[in-house]
Amino acid sequence: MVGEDGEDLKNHGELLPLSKLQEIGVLYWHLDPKKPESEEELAKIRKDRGYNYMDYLDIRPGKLANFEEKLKNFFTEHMHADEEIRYCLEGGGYFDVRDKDDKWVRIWIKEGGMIVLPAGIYHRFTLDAANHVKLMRLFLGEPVWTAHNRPQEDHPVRQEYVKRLMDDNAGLALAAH
Ligand SMILES: CSCCC(=O)C(=O)O
Ligand SMILES: [Fe+2]
Repeated sequence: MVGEDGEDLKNHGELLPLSKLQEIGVLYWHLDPKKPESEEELAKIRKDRGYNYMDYLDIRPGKLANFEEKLKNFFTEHMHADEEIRYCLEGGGYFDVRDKDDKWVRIWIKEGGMIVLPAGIYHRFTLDAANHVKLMRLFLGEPVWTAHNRPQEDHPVRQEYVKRLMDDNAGLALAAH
């Protein structure tokens, strides 16, 4: 994971602790698609969090229809009204999320990486040098993949997310005194 702005942050930058992700409500696990223990862990996460829906997305040139256009959309800063849950089975890619100071934080997802982005967080996605990724998509209930491009400051889900960030911040400030 690295910070800084712009597209030139591929493969370099400062490493950040996982607590940086916790702060903004991002969850991360490292599983191993080749190990049976990981199947169990995945089943537990799905059960605990109610992720009853599942499908696969193979993003690679020639395999995914309208590859270029889809990648362009994935890399346009947006949010969703629901969590975005992805488990990487092959290849890799970068999820960029906005931190509390509205700076990009880059999360490199490779085989075994599983991530939950909270509803309302601004983010974008691009492939890494492997130029392909196979992802499992999970969802609670009937899936809705609608991307709401930034700005979305009037969206109730965005407002709820921002409020939670501010409340958490206030809580931390109190704890520091
Ligand atoms: C292809 S998974 C990551 C892209 C994304 O943010 C999305 O699908 O909404
Ligand atoms: Fe998204």
